[in-house]
Amino acid sequence: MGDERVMTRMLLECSLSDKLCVIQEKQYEVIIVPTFLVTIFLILLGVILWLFMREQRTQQQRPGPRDIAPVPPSRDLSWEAAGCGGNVALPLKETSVENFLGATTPALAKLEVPREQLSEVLEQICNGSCGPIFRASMNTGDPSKPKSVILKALKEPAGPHEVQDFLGRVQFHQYLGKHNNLVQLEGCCTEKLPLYMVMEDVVHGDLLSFLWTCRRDVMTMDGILYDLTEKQVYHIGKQVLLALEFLQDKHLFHGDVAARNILIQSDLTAKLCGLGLAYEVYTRGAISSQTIPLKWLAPERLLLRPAGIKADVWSFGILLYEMVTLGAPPYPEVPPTSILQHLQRRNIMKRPSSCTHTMYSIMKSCWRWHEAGRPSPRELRLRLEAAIRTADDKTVLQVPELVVPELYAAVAGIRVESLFYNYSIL
Ligand SMILES: Nc1ncnc2c1ncn2[C@@H]1O[C@H](COP(=O)(O)OP(=O)(O)OP(=O)(O)O)[C@@H](O)[C@H]1O
Repeated sequence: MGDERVMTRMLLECSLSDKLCVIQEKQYEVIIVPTFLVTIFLILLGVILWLFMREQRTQQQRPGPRDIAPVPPSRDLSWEAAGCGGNVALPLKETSVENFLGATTPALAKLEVPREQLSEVLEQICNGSCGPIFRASMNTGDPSKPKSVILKALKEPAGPHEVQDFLGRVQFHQYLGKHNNLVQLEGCCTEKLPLYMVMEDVVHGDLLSFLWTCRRDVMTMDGILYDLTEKQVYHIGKQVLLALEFLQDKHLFHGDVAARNILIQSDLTAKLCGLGLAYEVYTRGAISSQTIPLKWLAPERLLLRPAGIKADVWSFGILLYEMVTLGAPPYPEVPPTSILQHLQRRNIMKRPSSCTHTMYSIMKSCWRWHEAGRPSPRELRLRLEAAIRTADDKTVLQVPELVVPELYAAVAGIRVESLFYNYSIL
């Protein structure tokens, strides 16, 4: 009806042979609408091109992939986590913990340890970042051979975000797989609360406590020899580097290499633990939290710049210092908050009297300001392997002063509660 009326008006006002008049009458449909559509299209195209070029430019400005740990391409996690209790993106409909556990545990079924296999008595050894850490006994099927395990629990009450993050951590261990120098996941209890990560028990605890104990006049205790030689320092260091190489192969880095994060067995097998930041690198491609003691951090970390495995290499140099001084706090004369200014003036630690020139030159290579100048974990390991051949295997490292943990914590810039020392038992 409407079209007919327009047509009639056209015929009245224009003769049929007057094409210009007809076009003028239909200018709304013929000229204005298409022009309007074309303009919108061009604007949209312009915006898309601008966004694309802006993205290209920011990518070019980012440091090269050698410096940043890229997000691994294949991962089983379907979420992002921000540490226990942090903000987590929840792309899930199920938000009640029970529903959530029901939906996710099939992925972890292979790892599930029946709770009946665990002893009822749990001995709490410390508080970890997600909750209490216990020692327990696990039934292996042979009653005469119960196995000691470590249970890392998720603290309660826990909301869906914390649960999700915790399960992410379990899957991260699963993704890492086995390595002799990384603390090993044995299984998990995740079908209901409380949630546990079941870890192998590295009975002798952390390296820092071990080093402090070596200062005492104890020869052996619980089958472990509390004597350390230069050769053994290299031996432990080499194992830590093997663990770092393993992480690097997976495009990860540890983020908190320090004696307090290395577990030690009686045969001096070293196992890197404290993988919370490596998990952050895995989920986000970078470390976002900065709660790590400053004195172990490379300049790029202190400057909040993107960091990678070479930042671990810096911390490895501090670890060598820790070992050769039997657990002295780094930069004892520098307040923890002044460490960046100290390094910016191109200061590094002096050679400790117990440290050979060979070992000090390895340390110095770790403390080069620019990441590119530092060796890779593999290059470092080769240097350590060469040094082991001529290292002193007789002289026992000795430091007469005993450590007062509270004093140590203040000088090292660490919260004393975060030191999980087995040291006071002596
Ligand atoms: N498998 C283990 N065997 C023996 N002791 C352990 C084990 N795992 C952890 N511990 C003890 O618990 C302390 C804290 O461990 P860890 O740093 O792994 O926990 P965390 O605080 O939860 O760290 P992260 O969040 O970085 O994983 C260690 O220093 C050690 O004393």
